[in-house]
Amino acid sequence: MTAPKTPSFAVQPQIVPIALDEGQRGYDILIGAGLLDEAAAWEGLPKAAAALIVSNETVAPLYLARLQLRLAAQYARVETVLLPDGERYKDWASLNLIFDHLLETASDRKTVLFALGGGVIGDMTGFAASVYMRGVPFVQVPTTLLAQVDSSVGGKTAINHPLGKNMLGAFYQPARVIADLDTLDSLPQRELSAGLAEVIKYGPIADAAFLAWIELNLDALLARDKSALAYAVKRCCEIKAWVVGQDEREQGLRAVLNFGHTFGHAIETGLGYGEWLHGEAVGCGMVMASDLAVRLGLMPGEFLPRMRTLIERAGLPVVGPALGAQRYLELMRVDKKAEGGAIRFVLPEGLGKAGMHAAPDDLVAQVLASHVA
Ligand SMILES: NC(=O)c1ccc[n+]([C@@H]2O[C@H](COP(=O)([O-])OP(=O)(O)OC[C@H]3O[C@@H](n4cnc5c(N)ncnc54)[C@H](O)[C@@H]3O)[C@@H](O)[C@H]2O)c1
Ligand SMILES: O=C(O)C(=O)C[C@@H](O)[C@H](O)[C@H](O)COP(=O)(O)O
Ligand SMILES: [Zn+2]
Repeated sequence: MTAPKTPSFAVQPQIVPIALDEGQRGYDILIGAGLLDEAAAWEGLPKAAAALIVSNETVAPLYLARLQLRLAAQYARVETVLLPDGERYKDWASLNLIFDHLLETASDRKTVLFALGGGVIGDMTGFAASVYMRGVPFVQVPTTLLAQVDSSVGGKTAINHPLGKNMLGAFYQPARVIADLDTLDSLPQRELSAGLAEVIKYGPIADAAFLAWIELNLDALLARDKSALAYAVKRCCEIKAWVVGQDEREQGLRAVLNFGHTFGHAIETGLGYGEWLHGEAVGCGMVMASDLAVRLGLMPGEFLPRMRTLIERAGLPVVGPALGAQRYLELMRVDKKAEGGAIRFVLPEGLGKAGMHAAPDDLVAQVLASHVA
């Protein structure tokens, strides 16, 4: 009997394809336990003489050696650059550390970058890949729940500016996403909760049944039940792939993925990045946006307590920091969805569907008064 030609996996991963330009481009999102140790998951990556792993000082001691081992089988040279850990380092200085390393090692334009870490590492590695020699391939190896369900997929890459979140970046897709669910074992509980905010997000904007599933399975997710996590990561990636496949560069539909982010990004920028985690700010932002949707008559009254209860149960804050209503409004006018100084919010329009809406400043101020310390 001849050996099968297709790679065989000891633990079957889920593969979620993402198709762009009506299938002209695309890549696979591999989701499964033990993928860092599964040679088949790493076959068929872009060919090159060298790979550069970008990670940080927290993730490297946990997972770097195993990734180096996998890549050594395919690349003659495997380099590593470690960035400082944290949202406040998602900036030019960190990005330059990547460029410095690439240039100091004379890395050519085929060099493949690997982002090993959470969304901060993923966003920066992707941005670096998009501009180094005008573009080199990169692979996402997300190790936080947030990165596995959201940031590693879809090609938004960026760094922050002191005046605005993710203000400098590019749309640039990875060649593959490899999400090893086992890496979530070492994630601090606060970070797990932050990831759950983005999981919850997908329910109201795209899938009412998924929202009900999250409500039923939240305790299992919080307890890191592997099959619950596997289902959540897969369903979120399917929804994100469906959205991004139709609107890669956010001309319309893709904005639904920004539910809760207009308020959330204002919180992050207003506090100077890092005091609140991105997922925490988005969770609280979804409470505020849910209230706004109710006040605008887009959602029934019971939607707000339903969302607040779920977000609180997930271990997320539901009361925003006291920045002052005027400061919130000022920060939200810098949001990328704003047009001509008018803030636009992504709000649910019935469960499982969302759209963009303007709102009078005094109504937004009333929402803030109800949900700010
Ligand atoms: N590009 C997108 O579409 C997109 C989507 C959502 C969020 N984001 C961005 O992602 C960022 C947030 O990502 P995040 O929540 O992953 O934060 P993060 O990248 O800061 O990671 C959270 C923390 O967990 C640590 N960590 C990572 N993996 C670990 C592991 N397996 N075990 C133990 N510790 C681990 C990190 O070192 C860090 O301290 C924000 O900058 C946000 O803007 C981007
Ligand atoms: O992929 C998207 O599109 C998203 O909006 C996902 C968000 O969760 C993510 O935080 C994203 O980085 C926000 O994008 P931005 O364009 O508002 O900076
Ligand atoms: Zn987000």
